[in-house]
Amino acid sequence: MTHATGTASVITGAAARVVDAVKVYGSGDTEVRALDGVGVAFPAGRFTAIMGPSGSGKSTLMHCAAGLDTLTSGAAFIGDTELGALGDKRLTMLRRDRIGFVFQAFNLLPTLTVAENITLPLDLAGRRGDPAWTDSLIDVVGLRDRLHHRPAELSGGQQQRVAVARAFAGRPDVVFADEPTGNLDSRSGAEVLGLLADTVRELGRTVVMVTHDPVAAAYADEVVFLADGRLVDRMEAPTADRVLDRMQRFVGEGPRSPRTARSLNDTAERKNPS
Ligand SMILES: Nc1ncnc2c1ncn2[C@@H]1O[C@H](COP(=O)(O)OP(=O)(O)OP(=O)(O)O)[C@@H](O)[C@H]1O
Repeated sequence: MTHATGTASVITGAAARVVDAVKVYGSGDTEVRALDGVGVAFPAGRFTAIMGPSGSGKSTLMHCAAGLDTLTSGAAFIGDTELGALGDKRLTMLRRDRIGFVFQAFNLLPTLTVAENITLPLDLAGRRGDPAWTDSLIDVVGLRDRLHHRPAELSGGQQQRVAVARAFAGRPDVVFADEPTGNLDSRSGAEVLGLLADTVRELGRTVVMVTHDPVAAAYADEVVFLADGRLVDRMEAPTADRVLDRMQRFVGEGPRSPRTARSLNDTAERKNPS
């Protein structure tokens, strides 16, 4: 699976980046260096996937880059704004106004309609948003005939499409997605990944996605690979096969967790069904 980028000409700089990022959990005997000097930029107008074995620091990197967690040392930036320089209130506002999130759990409010869920972040911020933009998003995610339904009346894939539309509703600088297809069957997952890619390529948005699935990573323009808290590789125009091959090389480079082994097996089986 190859996805042409076609976006090189619109790259204007990094939507998000970390510099010399170190994150240490615990201390003494229980100390874990989850990030061990990572420097990586996520270019504006591109779809970047973060991959690596279980425990390699993917979620920690995403959480620190998105201001959901703080670095032990180093710096994280959204655009030119250094997150560590912000107080709690300004950091909360930056997350609300400049970052969108998609998580494995859809996190929709059950009592609100699809339309209300999509505009919820704008409503909470007291912003009207751009109705034309919201309208185009509704078309991209294919939810126009579901706008007045409640989440319980939708399939899992449809619910995640609502979550994707909500993440982009305020035109954030960057949308961070953490295993966005983890709760979906492969067909619904492919739809959600396709629309993340479409939102980047057709609407010029920026997505950074953590995944352990090489098939999902192949929707990105570029994959960055972490191992043991370090950035160890990058791959432009990834395909599932090439990502899988790179992941399998980790097997010879260090201990493997059951989860990574399972993800490698699952992907190999999907590619070569018996
Ligand atoms: N709150 C925490 N307290 C202590 N250690 C943590 C904490 N969060 C993560 N870690 C450790 O930091 C390391 C990196 O974890 P992280 O969740 O970022 O990895 P990951 O690559 O996202 O893993 P997975 O693919 O299994 O989700 C792991 O060794 C993990 O056990």
